[in-house]
Amino acid sequence: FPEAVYKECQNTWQAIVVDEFQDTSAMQYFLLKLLASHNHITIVGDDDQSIFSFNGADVSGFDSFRRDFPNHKEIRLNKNYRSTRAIVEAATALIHNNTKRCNHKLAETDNPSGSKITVKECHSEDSQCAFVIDKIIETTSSSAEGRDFGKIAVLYRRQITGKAFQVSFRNRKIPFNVHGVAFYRKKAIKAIMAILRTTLPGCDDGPWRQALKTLLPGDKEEKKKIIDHVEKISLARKCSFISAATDIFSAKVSGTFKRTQITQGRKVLSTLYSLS
Ligand SMILES: Nc1ncnc2c1ncn2[C@@H]1O[C@H](COP(=O)(O)OP(=O)(O)OP(=O)(O)O)[C@@H](O)[C@H]1O
Repeated sequence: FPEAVYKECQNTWQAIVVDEFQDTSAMQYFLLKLLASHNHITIVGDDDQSIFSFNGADVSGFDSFRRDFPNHKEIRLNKNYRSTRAIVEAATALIHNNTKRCNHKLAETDNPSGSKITVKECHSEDSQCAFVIDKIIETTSSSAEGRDFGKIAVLYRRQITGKAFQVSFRNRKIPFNVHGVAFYRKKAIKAIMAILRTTLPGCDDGPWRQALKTLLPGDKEEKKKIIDHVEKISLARKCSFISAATDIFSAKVSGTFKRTQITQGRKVLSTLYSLS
């Protein structure tokens, strides 16, 4: 850190709180240690909940923290208020098998036992969907207005599983809402997919249009103007979007666009061509 940057950071972040500390990578911890050299730092975390090791998260960070901030005060939150006793006990038994742990903890709860947990092994995505949907139908009480599905939630890890559920729910006429942005609907992912599609032979106009829209600099309005113009030319000349764009951006001077826009367009096209 240059001294000025360091000072500014110290002034900006006079106290630091890190939640889910177990997901901190060695690099992030290194930065944190610098930023928290004023010792005004609180970390909250649980080494048993580390799920980002694929991303470099390193649970040994707790040991490093204890070593690097020797005046820290440790407060253990052993009581679980969130889950039923059945869930807390099953999770504790399972977690006991973890090998990389700072220490063994005792989780306790005053909550009632609640329903037993069912573990069901399914051999395919389809049989998993069928099982869950049968369970939903069995569990929801039917009334004159129909079934009450509002209290059921399905949690899944992979988007592909979510897709299978959506198809099955539609087939079985079960109303549903999906929370969280679906991976393939994220703006950045859509843009990356479009750019990759332009590298495929015979790619049609859609991905080229989207790739250009993503990579061109400028605000929404400016981009729209350019895309609309390229589209107009491609329609008039009955050629593809990309050949119209190539033609427009290879001109030295344009009656429609500023010189900088032409240069930028040419740069974007050359990037896309270099990919394919
Ligand atoms: N002292 C308390 N009394 C009653 N309920 C509590 C208490 N503390 C937390 N809860 C409830 O327990 C649930 C979990 O709390 P919270 O999200 O703060 O836990 P957490 O340890 O941060 O969870 P995570 O492990 O997901 O980070 C919440 O529904 C909260 O309202």
